[in-house]
Amino acid sequence: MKTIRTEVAVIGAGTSGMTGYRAAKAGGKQTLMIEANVYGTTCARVGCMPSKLLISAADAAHAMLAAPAFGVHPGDVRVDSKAVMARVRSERDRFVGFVVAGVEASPAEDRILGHARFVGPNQLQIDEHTLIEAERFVIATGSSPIVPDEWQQAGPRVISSDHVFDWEDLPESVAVAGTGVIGLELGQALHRLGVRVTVFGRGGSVAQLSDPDVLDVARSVMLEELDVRFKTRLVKVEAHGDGLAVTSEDTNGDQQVEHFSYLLSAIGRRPNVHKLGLEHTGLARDHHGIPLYDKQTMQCGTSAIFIAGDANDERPLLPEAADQGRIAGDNAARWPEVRPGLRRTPLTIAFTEPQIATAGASYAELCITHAGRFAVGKVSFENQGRSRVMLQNRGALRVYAEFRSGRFLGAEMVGPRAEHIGHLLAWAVQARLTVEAMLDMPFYHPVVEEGVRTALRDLAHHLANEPAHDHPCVDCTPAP
Ligand SMILES: Cc1cc2nc3c(=O)[nH]c(=O)nc-3n(C[C@H](O)[C@H](O)[C@H](O)COP(=O)(O)OP(=O)(O)OC[C@H]3O[C@@H](n4cnc5c(N)ncnc54)[C@H](O)[C@@H]3O)c2cc1C
Ligand SMILES: NC(=O)c1ccc[n+]([C@@H]2O[C@H](COP(=O)([O-])OP(=O)(O)OC[C@H]3O[C@@H](n4cnc5c(N)ncnc54)[C@H](O)[C@@H]3O)[C@@H](O)[C@H]2O)c1
Repeated sequence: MKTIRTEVAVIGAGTSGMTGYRAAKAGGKQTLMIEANVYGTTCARVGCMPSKLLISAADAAHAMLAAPAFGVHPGDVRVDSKAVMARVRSERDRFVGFVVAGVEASPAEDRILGHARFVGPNQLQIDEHTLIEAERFVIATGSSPIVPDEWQQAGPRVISSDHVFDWEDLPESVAVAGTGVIGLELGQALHRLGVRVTVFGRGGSVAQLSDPDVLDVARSVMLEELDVRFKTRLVKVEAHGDGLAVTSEDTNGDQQVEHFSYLLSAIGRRPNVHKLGLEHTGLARDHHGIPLYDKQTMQCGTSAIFIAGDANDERPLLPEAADQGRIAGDNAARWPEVRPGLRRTPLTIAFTEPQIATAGASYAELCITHAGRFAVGKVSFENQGRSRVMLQNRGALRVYAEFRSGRFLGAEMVGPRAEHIGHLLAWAVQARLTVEAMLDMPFYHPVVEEGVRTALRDLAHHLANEPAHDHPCVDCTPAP
């Protein structure tokens, strides 16, 4: 076995690993990046980009179907599913190509292929071929989709999002397990492209929402279009002919057996920390096996090990992976003199239609940090002018601010243009604006943002009039 010595070893060449590698190099350290699989990142290969390509095709089909409501009749809509998947794959490959080119632009001697695991606090073994002795480490190993063993036993028709974007054609039907972001984004897109889709949610959750009022609206909006079975769990999945027999059970204990071409498991992703030999590092870990770390510096305890991106499961999103990787790599280079990096205001967007966004503190978080100390304003998009004009008048926005200071704290929304409104509101949180200052900002006409103004005016009214303990937060823990 070959032994290599380096100053910094970065485990994983995904988004967080690449930014970590670059930051450590920029800090003047000799740095190695180790990748177990292929270059190209989860985001470009099987995540953000191909999912949005599929969603864009679905939106095009949906726009045709929605056109007659405006008096526009496009004629028969035909989805050429092979052409849809060919575009998804070719554009995906183009994005992956750029990423791979970026990795390969780094010196070849800085890159090692193979699975890394700690065999000592300062030592990694790569497969069976190399030992790396390093002073500092960045764990940037990402996450993997969860597919329960009992489902997997039904064979290859049980899949995760990793498989969808390699399809050459669309299947007849798909059962989706999970009403999280992946389940709803992919479930809705496949449905709009003509696939028979049923989404099973064991509870009542919808994507990343925690506000009970917004959740209620989101559930009804999703149910208008999609076959979503909330509070229905899968009790049996068996191979059946070319597809699967899926048995589900609702809260009354009523069972139903249905047949689908595939079952897409979208019940969450697990950080890749289990085959890393972390027991040899001496790091304290939580009950999921993730090392305890500082959210400002990414440092694990006082060690020279840093953890970034999906691997720490804090905010498993692309912009976070990039930020955290940069902070981790920068501090690995500085160690032992680490310093806090830029952590931005939380922002999440689900690319469903209507879109779903959260900005700043979530309702559930405020129920803990600000119980009885925050006011809520709201707007429904049902009668919002521009939304009605576009026939996108579905959804609701709830906005939160602190009593006394009037500081804007966060928002949750399902509705039109949520990807843009989410940014606007996250920027307001990060700029520490008060609701009053936000209402002093320009609002054009007719725009969806006028709905935001309505919600902010409602919030200002509550801030001025609502007694401080009037918001009991009785329903802060929506069903999973
Ligand atoms: C379907 C889907 C859609 C998504 N859509 C969005 C979106 O629209 N917007 C958004 O912000 N986020 C989205 N995400 C999330 C986003 O893709 C991830 O948060 C992000 O890619 C995580 O980057 P990372 O660097 O932490 O992990 P990765 O990019 O997964 O990189 C980790 C790397 O580490 C390697 N590795 C693992 N273990 C080892 C080891 N022991 N040794 C060596 N190498 C190892 C892996 O092979 C991998 O290459 C989506 C995810 C999915 C699955
Ligand atoms: N637009 C985006 O930003 C985007 C898109 C896709 C994925 N992502 C990222 O990927 C992560 C993973 O997405 P996801 O949708 O897989 O996870 P998720 O955590 O968003 O949702 C998982 C869903 O599965 C349910 N669930 C959990 N265990 C279950 C079980 N045993 N049986 C049935 N249901 C179960 C949960 O209640 C939840 O509804 C997200 O948290 C997000 O960070 C982001």
